[in-house]
Amino acid sequence: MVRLSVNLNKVALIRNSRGADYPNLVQVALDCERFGAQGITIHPRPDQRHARYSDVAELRAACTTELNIEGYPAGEFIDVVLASRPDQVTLVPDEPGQLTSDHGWDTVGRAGFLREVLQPFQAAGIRTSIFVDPDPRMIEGAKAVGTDRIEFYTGPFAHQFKHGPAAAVAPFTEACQLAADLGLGINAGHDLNLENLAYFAQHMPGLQEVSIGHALVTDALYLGFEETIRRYLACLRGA
Ligand SMILES: CC(=O)[C@@H](O)[C@H](O)COP(=O)(O)O
Ligand SMILES: NCC(=O)COP(=O)(O)O
Repeated sequence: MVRLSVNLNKVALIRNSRGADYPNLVQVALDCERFGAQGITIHPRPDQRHARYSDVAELRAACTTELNIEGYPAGEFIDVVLASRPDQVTLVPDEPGQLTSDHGWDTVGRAGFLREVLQPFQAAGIRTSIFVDPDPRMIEGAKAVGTDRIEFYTGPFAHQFKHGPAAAVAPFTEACQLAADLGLGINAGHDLNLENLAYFAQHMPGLQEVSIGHALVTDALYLGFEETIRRYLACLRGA
């Protein structure tokens, strides 16, 4: 079964736009769990324009499914994750001020850094995942630095899907097979949506979790969270 983790960054963005606590992120997370989401994700960035560092502890205290915190491993991010002990931390190579995530780690060039930053998370009992492109060298590099899982950056798949699903998914299927052979756990996310999700999941043997935010929250504006989550779960059923 592929688990659905709902990324609440865009809910936090709406909250922050009025400088108040409405919509309340914890309440939305609890409702998503009630509607069947198997995890909650946030990705606080240094400017905290959507998820904030303070959201991590509040979600940790309230959520009963898997909490996944994504972000660049520096300063406050590391401190907050270690203090709150989410179930999983996903390290993403974002620059400060980046609009959104748009590439995976260079797991070979940054091997020393990754080895060093993964260690305290693993020592604290937090499962680690690192964001990667479907490049065999980068996946072998991910294995070498000792991460528990990888998360495939699926932006290029989502973009290419409209022009030809088979060609779009092929490099991911191959990379997924390699990751499974190496014994890595496998997550995926970025720009997955109701049109491309079922196809992606069906072509990713061993996929364990998808984290989805932008499209899911947009769909919820029309359908509500309950119906939206029901539809995303239906895409994953049988994959
Ligand atoms: C790593 C990743 O792909 C997500 O965490 C994504 O960056 C969240 O997107 P936004 O913050 O742009 O909603
Ligand atoms: N890790 C990917 C994620 O959490 C959500 O990405 P998106 O669906 O907002 O593009």
